[in-house]
Amino acid sequence: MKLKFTKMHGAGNDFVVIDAINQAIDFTPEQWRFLADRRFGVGADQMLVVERPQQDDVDFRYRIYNSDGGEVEQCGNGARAFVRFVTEKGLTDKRAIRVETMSGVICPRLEEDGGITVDMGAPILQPQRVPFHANGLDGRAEGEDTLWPLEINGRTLWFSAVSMGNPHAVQVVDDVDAAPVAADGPQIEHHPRFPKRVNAGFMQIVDRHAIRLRVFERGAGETLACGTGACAAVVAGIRRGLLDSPVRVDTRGGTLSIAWAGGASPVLMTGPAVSVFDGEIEI
Ligand SMILES: N[C@H](CCC[C@H](N)C(=O)O)C(=O)O
Repeated sequence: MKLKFTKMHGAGNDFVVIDAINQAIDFTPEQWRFLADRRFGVGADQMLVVERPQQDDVDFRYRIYNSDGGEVEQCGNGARAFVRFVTEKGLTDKRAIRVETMSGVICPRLEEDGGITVDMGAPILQPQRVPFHANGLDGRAEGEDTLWPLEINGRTLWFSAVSMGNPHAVQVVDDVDAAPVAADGPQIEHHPRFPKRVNAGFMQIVDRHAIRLRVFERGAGETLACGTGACAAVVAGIRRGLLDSPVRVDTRGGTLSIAWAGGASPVLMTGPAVSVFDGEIEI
């Protein structure tokens, strides 16, 4: 088939976005990997698929596939790109949109200034729901958080386990530029205590309202930005008593703003979303 797509990014986390309302698609993991391939295909960290909803009280369903071909529960930067896409393509004239994802309903909003804020829902903090198997580990309490020790490349590293619908393991490092993201990222992603693998966050505290963040993403490797990773890092930092909401998150691809009032309140993420070009590809 000749597939129409839009290439987009949110702070450098890049996407192939597909209107599956006006195109019938049903791709295999190999076809998703082809679309994500930066040499043989289009190239992207994730593919985002826009569908009509299955639930009554939502406007759209949106599905996310990592560049390794696997479908996942949530994508923060993707949620903003989704809003830009459905607005620019005339698929809605709403500015506040309810979107069904594999991990629940999120509520992105197109602001008057063209920025996009997404209610990402409340973080999930019980280890077994991240999911993370903490059994037999001696966690270390810090503020409201519990840090868990994992052996990574012969070193004991201490992580916060947070889910934003997708799993995150967040550690504080002194300098993100010096952090061993390429060496430690795959070991963390595939650690057996994360039965669904995990996104590995490396967070540097700049001050109580600012961090620098790198994320080695599950199923994609290091990306220039990770929206759910930014949410998870800020939640972990606030719970550890290191940060106060709102927090500016500087990533290698741009800046996100994350706000969270604690507890069961939702995490609010604001940031950019850019359409780069429309294209077609034979698949
Ligand atoms: N790699 C993630 C999905 C994409 C999340 C990220 N691109 C974001 O902006 O949240 C996972 O496997 O859970």
